[in-house]
Amino acid sequence: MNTTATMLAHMAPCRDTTPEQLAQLIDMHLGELREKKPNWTLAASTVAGRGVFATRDIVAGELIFRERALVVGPTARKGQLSTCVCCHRLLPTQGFLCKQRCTLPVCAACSGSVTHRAECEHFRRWQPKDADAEEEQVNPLSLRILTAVRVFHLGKEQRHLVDAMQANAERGFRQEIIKAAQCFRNFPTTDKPFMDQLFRIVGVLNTNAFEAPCRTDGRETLLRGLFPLTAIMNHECTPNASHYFDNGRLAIVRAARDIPKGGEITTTYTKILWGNLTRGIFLKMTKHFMCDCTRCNDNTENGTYLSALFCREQGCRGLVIPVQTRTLQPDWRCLSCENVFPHSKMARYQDFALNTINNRINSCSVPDMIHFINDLCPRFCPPSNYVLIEAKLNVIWRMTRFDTDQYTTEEVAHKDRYREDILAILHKLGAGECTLKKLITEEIQ
Ligand SMILES: C[S@@+](CC[C@H](N)C(=O)[O-])C[C@H]1O[C@@H](n2cnc3c(N)ncnc32)[C@H](O)[C@@H]1O
Repeated sequence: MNTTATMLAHMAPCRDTTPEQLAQLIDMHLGELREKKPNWTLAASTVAGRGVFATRDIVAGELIFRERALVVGPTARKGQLSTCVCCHRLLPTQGFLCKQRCTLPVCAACSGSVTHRAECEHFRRWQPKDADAEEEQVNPLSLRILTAVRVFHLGKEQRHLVDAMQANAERGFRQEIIKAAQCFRNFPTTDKPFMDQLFRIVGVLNTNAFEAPCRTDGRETLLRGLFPLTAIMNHECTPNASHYFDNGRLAIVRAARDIPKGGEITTTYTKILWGNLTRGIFLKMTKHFMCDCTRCNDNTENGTYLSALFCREQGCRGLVIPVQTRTLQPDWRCLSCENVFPHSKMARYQDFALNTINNRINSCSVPDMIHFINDLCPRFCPPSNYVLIEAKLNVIWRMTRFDTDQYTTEEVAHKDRYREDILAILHKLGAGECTLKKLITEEIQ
């Protein structure tokens, strides 16, 4: 059997897997992390496909499950390219590519590891074009395909589990593969069974994988991880469960609110503080569905007005909010003067606020950021708008997680006030013991 045929041999097509079959594969995957009497089960969901359900009443804060990643790889994001593909440590600026010329960034300690040897051989067989380049450079397009390549090296049951997961069909995924293939001289593009399987794996990864933060040597890297059970949870914009990751490789899921026996356990695929439209666009573009949860159907967003902008009518500083829900191009109406504005106009205004605030986040020191939030932002952005809330969050992160600078009592007081503002919003949303609350109260790191 040739190598591609060997790789495909275990890829039994079990796409119409029942929840029972899926549960068996998940049990094997969980191994010793599976509780003797789990408080969850898998079943068909009225929301979408299969979902995770409570087998008994679960109280807020209670552990639901923990699971290890089935496969992890690099996100191949800009700024994280020269990180070892195995241990994720930052690599030296020179001599960081594999000495075997597979073109993957790997540290000396990991270069001989079982994981790397398999993928190194795979890449070399495909003959990376960059192998002859004079300058050492990581190619994000070929690096991105690495997680999919690692799926081919999983065991039989693990590969069945990948095959049992949902894969949204999207043209963009094929583009991802075509672009990666162009980085090699000998990519098996004419091998249809292999290409079909690769397309499906990339679909599974894009539909289900998480970006899980991992801290190594005091530096945070995002890993691309497939956590199958965590991924089976369907989405709700203010979910009843929260997930977080322990060093990129372990997902921990806890109840954010009380969940009654039989209730579907949900998580969020977006940031919880994003406004309705931002979440809607993200879910449509990346997960290919329109959410129909209670929050999405309320244009005040539980009275948080996270999407609100200032009225564009002269002399009026009222709040303008989208009129219709469940559309990505709503009309907007001012709550004070009742004028209606087309979405195109308000979208430009929202983009302006987003870009202005993001530029500051990327270029300002913490004290400058505090001045910007307190004194300049209120001139063009309502205090309830999610972009301004995200700026406050950024100050909290920088002051508590990444920065060793000393701050004045006044700056610390601003940070504490921002934290209170965000906790009040989470409370209005009914987010319960969500991950963001635990992060900003430093209950989890
Ligand atoms: C990671 S999968 C979730 C598990 C999936 N239900 C299954 O059977 O494997 C993500 C996909 O589930 C569907 N989905 C999840 N939450 C949804 C929701 N609230 N409304 C509609 N579709 C949803 C979408 O098709 C989305 O792309």
